[in-house]
Amino acid sequence: MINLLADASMPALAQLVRTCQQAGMALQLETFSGRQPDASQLARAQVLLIRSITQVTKELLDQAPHVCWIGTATIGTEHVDAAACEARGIAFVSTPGVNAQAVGDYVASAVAALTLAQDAPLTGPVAIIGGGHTGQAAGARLQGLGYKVHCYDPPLVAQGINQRDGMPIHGNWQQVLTSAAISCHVPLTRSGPFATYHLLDDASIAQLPANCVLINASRGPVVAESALRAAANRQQPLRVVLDVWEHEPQIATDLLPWLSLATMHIAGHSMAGKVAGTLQLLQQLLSWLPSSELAQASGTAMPVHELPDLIDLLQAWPTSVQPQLWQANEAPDWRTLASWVLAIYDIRQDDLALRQQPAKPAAFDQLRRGYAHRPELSVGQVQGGSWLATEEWRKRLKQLTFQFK
Ligand SMILES: O=C(O)[C@H](O)[C@H](O)COP(=O)(O)O
Repeated sequence: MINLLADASMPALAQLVRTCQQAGMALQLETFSGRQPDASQLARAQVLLIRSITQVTKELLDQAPHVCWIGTATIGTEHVDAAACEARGIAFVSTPGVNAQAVGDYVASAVAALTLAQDAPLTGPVAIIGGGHTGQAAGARLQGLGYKVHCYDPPLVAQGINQRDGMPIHGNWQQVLTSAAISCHVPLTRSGPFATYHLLDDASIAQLPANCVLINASRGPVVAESALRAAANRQQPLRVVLDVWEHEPQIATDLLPWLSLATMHIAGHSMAGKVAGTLQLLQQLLSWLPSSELAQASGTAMPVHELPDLIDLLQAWPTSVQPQLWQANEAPDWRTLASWVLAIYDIRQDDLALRQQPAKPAAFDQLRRGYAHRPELSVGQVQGGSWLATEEWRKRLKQLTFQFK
C-alpha cells in the first residue's frame, strides 16, 4: 500500500485516486488543510502532493523519512528545496504551464477593467516580462484585445530566440520601462545573471510613464513593495495590479487604497487550471511508479491513458464549462471586447472580496481556499456577420481563446 499525502484543495484528486484504486492499485489518500502537513502525517507519507503554499524544506523532509516522490500542482517551484530533494533521492516534479490560460485571462480581465474604468484603451505598446507559458498566454490575450505586445526575456535572447507567437523577444529593459502596460511572468530567482528578485525596484518604478499599468501575477518579490510604497508616497500616477505579495500570506494593507486592483494570488485559479494541475500530477506519478522502489507496494500498475481526461473531470463543475454566447453583427470595438472578457471573468469581484476581508494571513488563505469555480475565456462563443470571416479577426478571437462560427 502506498500512502499519498495531499493538500486538501486539489480538486478531482479523490476521483482520480478512486479510479486508480478501482483498477487494482493499492493507494491510500490522506489530506491536510492549511499550509503545512503535521508531523504524524509526514511520518506516514510516501508520496506528497502539494500546491504553492507548502514549503518543502530540509526540516520538512527530516520529518518525512519515507517520502520518495513530491509533486507540486503549480507552475512556480521556489517553495520546494529541489536540491535537498535530490540529495535524498526524492523525485520532484511540477506542472509547467498548467494554469497559464487562467493567468492570461487574469491579465486580460485586469486590462479590460482598467480601460473601461478610464473609458480609454491603452495608448501604447504592452511589455510582457518573461516569455514562458503564462507570458505567452498573457501576450496573446492582449494582442487579441488589439494591443501591440513585446516581450522582455534576456534568457531567451541568450538562446537565440527572438520571436514567439507574434511577440518580438528582446533584452532591452528601457523598452519595458517606456511601455503603456507591463505584465510580469517570471519565476522567482534570487541569484544568477537573470535573477528576478526585485526586478522592478525603486529606480525602475520611478521611471514608469504616467498612467502606466503594472501587473504582477508571477511572484510577490519580483516587484519590490518598498518601491511601490515610495511611488504611492510621491503620488506617482500609476495603475498597479497585484495578485501576488512580497510577504504572503500577509498582504501590504497600507498599499490597498493606492492599488488599482488587488487580489489574493488567484490569477491561476480557474477550475480548469486547478483540475489540470491535479491530473498532470497523477499522470506523472503513474508514469514514474513502475520504475520505482514503490512499484511492488502499489500493486497493479494502471496505464496513464486510463485516467479520465480533463473534459470529463470538469463535468463535476458545470459552471466552469458552460458556454457564454455573443451575437455581434459588426466587429467589436475595444469596449465590447473588454465587456466580453469581464462577462466571463470579472477581476473586480476578486478585488472587492479581498478589500472586504480584514487583511490577516488567515483571511487571505481562507479566501483562496473558498475561491469560486472560475471558468476560462475559452467558454466564450461569438456568432456574427462577415467580419468573423476575416483573417485578422479569426486570429484575434483565437488569441482571446473565444470560439467562433
Ligand atoms: O505557480 C502557480 O502555478 C500558481 O502561483 C498557483 O496558481 C498558485 O496557487 P496555489 O498552488 O497556491 O493554489
